[in-house]
Amino acid sequence: MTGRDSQSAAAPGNEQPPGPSAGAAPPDTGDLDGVDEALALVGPRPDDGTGPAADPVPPTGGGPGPHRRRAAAWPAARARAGQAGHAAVPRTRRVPLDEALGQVLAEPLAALCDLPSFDTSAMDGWAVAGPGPWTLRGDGSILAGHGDSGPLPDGTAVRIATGARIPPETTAVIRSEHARVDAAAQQLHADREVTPGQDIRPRGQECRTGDRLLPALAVVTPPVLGLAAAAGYDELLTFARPRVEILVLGDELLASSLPHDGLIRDALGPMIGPWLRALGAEVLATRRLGDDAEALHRAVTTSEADVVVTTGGTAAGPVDHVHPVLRKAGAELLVDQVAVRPGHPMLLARLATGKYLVGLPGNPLAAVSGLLTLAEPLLRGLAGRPAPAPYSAPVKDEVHGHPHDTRLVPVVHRDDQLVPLHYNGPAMLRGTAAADGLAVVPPGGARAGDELEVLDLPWATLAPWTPSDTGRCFT
Ligand SMILES: Nc1nc2c(c(=O)[nH]1)N[C@H]1C(S)=C(S)[C@@H](COP(=O)(O)OP(=O)(O)OC[C@H]3O[C@@H](n4cnc5c(N)ncnc54)[C@H](O)[C@@H]3O)O[C@H]1N2
Ligand code: MOO
Repeated sequence: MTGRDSQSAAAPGNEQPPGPSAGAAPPDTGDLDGVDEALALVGPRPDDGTGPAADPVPPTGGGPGPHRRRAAAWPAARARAGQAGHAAVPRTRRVPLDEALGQVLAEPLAALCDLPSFDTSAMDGWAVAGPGPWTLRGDGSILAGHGDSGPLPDGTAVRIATGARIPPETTAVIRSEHARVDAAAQQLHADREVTPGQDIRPRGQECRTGDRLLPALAVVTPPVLGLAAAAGYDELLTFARPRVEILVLGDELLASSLPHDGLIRDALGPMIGPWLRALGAEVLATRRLGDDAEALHRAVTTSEADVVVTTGGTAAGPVDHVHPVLRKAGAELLVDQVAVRPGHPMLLARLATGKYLVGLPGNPLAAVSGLLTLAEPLLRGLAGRPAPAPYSAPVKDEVHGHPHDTRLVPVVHRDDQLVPLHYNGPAMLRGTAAADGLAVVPPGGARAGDELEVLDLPWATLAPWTPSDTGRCFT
């Protein structure tokens, strides 16, 4: 990013909520190498005129009156979206293990075999029968994967590998490092006392056939895949991923190259699909429809998806077609505006077909807000996934709030604290791109040290760098 770019990003917009963590950039300090500025950590900053006295954001929906009354409180909106998802009858599918990651089990995982399925050597060493010393059985080693090697007569020993079947009549396994071979006498001597059963994993130690290993609704994680395979599964019965179609609205959007002549790049087409996939959805398509009410009506009423997600067109501008199209399509509005900043024009509707539509506002961070407020709980419900327990963490710096509405503010976790990020204005993604979560700031704001609920971003644990990693170039 060039100095000029960062200055233009820093210009305080009149759509910002007031206060130190509002979307405007920090003042030009001149001595930054650009990285902290680009990552935009919010700290206390001098009064730049956007402080609490100025609240240029109208309360909700562009003004007081009917809009304000219509807006659902943020927690209520999330709850309603989750309920809508859970109300739908989930589709189940039997899928091969390598397609099941991240899905939810639609039935308990019951062991299809004993684990271990035979008495197994836990160590490389010697299988012995009875008290020593033992005469060496002269037929080589028993290796993992070998079949039945016949019983071990009392007073004999045979070499055995970790994971190999224990021969019948074996009383113990002695680790190689705990025994000596008398080659001349062809005998094995133990260096220490031998306890019956030592280093033998008995059949069924972990589970018996039919034991319930995991309940229905467990999320399929990599260890679940491993456990399922060990317990004999080739496929798992899971709730199908909800199918989503994304309709990107706006004649002003370019799919490539640089902005020109009032046209801008589509920031949501490339972002929403991958984000929804990270939330467990199957994305059927992302289509750009421009500002064409007819095309939108056709797309909404003929979509094969369980959930249609639109971007833009949720407000009341001359080409904002989402509400009129939903009316014409006979849809029922379940949530129409939410008392949250950014993103308050977001909506959730049930279509005449029983499928759902999530209308995300066009401003990019407002769309993220709609994604986390409505799409995430809806998809979670449709996929049969339980809600994660909410968690909170102390915020490092003061964060000004909206007088009436919840704010969602991009943050990074650092030293067990949440550090709010700049560039959090409705039209900006720069703060969110550096974030690992969004903090939920209640109406009225938060003081340094206050605990705030955090919505983790799905890739939070994958981030290869943190904003303290100032050694990297951020271009
Ligand atoms: N009179 C009022 N006007 C607006 C209000 C209001 O309360 N009263 N609310 C503002 C807020 S807040 C938002 S958010 C937007 C929501 O509007 P729409 O959902 O109808 O979105 P658009 O008008 O289509 O676009 C808004 C903004 O976002 C840009 N945009 C749209 N799509 C994309 C995209 N795919 N990639 C990048 N940028 C996109 C678009 O060009 C506009 O700048 O309404 C406000 N107006
Ligand atoms: O405040 Mo809007 O919902 O721009 O983002």
